[in-house]
Amino acid sequence: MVDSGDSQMKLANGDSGYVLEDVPHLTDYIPDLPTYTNPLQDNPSYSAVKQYFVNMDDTVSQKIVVHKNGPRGTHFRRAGPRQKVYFKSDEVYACIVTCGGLCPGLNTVIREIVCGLYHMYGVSKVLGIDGGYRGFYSKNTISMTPKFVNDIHKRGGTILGTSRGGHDTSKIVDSIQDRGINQVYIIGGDGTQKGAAVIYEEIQRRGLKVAVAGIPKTIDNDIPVIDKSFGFDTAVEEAQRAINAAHVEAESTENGIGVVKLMGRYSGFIAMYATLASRDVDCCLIPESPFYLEGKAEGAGQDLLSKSLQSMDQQDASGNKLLQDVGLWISHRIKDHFAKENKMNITLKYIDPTYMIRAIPANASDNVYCTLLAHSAIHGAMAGYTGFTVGPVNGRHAYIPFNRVTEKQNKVVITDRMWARLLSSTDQPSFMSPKVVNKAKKREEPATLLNGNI
Ligand SMILES: Nc1ncnc2c1ncn2[C@@H]1O[C@H](COP(=O)(O)OP(=O)(O)OP(=O)(O)O)[C@@H](O)[C@H]1O
Ligand SMILES: O=P(O)(O)OC[C@H]1O[C@](O)(CO)[C@@H](O)[C@@H]1O
Ligand SMILES: [Mg+2]
Repeated sequence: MVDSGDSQMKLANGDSGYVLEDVPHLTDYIPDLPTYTNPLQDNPSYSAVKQYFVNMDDTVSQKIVVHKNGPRGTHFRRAGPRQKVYFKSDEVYACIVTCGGLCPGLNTVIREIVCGLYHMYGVSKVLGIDGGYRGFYSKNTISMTPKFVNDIHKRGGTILGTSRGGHDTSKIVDSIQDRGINQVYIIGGDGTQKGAAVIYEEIQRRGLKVAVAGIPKTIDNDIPVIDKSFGFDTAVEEAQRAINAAHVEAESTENGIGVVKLMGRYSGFIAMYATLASRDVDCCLIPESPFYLEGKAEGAGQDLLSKSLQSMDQQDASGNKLLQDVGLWISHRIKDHFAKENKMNITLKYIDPTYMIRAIPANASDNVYCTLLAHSAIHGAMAGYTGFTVGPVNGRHAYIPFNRVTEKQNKVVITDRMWARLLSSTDQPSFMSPKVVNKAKKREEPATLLNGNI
């Protein structure tokens, strides 16, 4: 383990600039733990699979576009079942908690953790924690069986309930320790994964044989490193219905305008993909791209709002800033513009499907994705890994250190090709200042190749 100022950094270097950013293992702080043969070996469904077990040395490259003499770069440990496990089936006492905002697929992940533990590893003791982190110390637990979770993937939301705030590390770890829980599955966004990291640290400090696995959730697709977050595709699909409605309304009247507000606290992926998919949108505004309504650039939407409305420096229970309703504001500005300055009659319909796109069940592909996430987490915990989050990196599931998914947010890069495609499809102004355009042009091609989108 390398002391990099971050207690969870576990680095290994190889040839040609190869770096493995590894995740912790229970044996890092509890030596001589016994191992057992993976029960999957005798599982009728899985035993026929050739090379079912992941090679211990398999890693997944973060960098997929490379040059002949370039460094191999960062790698993560490949997710999947190992030949040896560190828990006996009847020893496992697992729990699942969901925190933060809703997202399509939460129930699927819960279902697949319960069913995966049961069917793949013969684990029957799984507890649901009610209502997010605070449920560990303030609510009764829910006993989870495959029968209990059988149909839940067909429902939106989370059957466990969720909340913001209420993360009290000592009380949570006391509850884990007192109940004898030894596998903790934590589903949630950036805040939740930060919470999971400190739970892991406290568990390690107490020397407990407890594996902590995070499953990243964010409808905004703002978690870095992983290819995409679950529920995102479902949300983009559902957003089409709102865009279609706005389009039909706008097309059916003289001087019709449709305004749709979509989710994305600081990242505009939903709006960008929904726009590209629909092709009916004339202008897409996202937090990453400062825009102006009249005259020259004045700043991003929220800045414009703060200038015109009374400042609302309010936060939610987790400390996230409460943002103002840009959709309603822009609708008023458009109406004012045409009424006062152009004296033109317009018909504007404002559609806000914000919560409709995240309160629905996952679509088919998100359901499959959620299953893989759940299975990757289970295999990792059973193999003794801990303090990790799971997710696909360039198409391969990997175990990723918590700090890598919490240190920054994934954002739309407005100087990448995907945003250019959007600009070309809508034919809207780029809103980019000449300074940004020139800087992007001066960027050397290799950097574009390595960091850019397809
Ligand atoms: N830095 C932190 N340390 C410990 N716990 C945290 C931290 N940040 C957030 N949490 C806890 O994580 C939980 C979820 O956080 P938050 O409400 O920010 O949602 P999130 O997981 O980021 O999901 P999303 O923003 O996608 O809805 C809350 O219970 C909060 O108390
Ligand atoms: O209204 P809530 O539940 O606090 O959610 C607000 C935000 O949380 C998210 O779901 C996740 O960040 C955002 O998409 C949304 O803007
Ligand atoms: Mg968050």
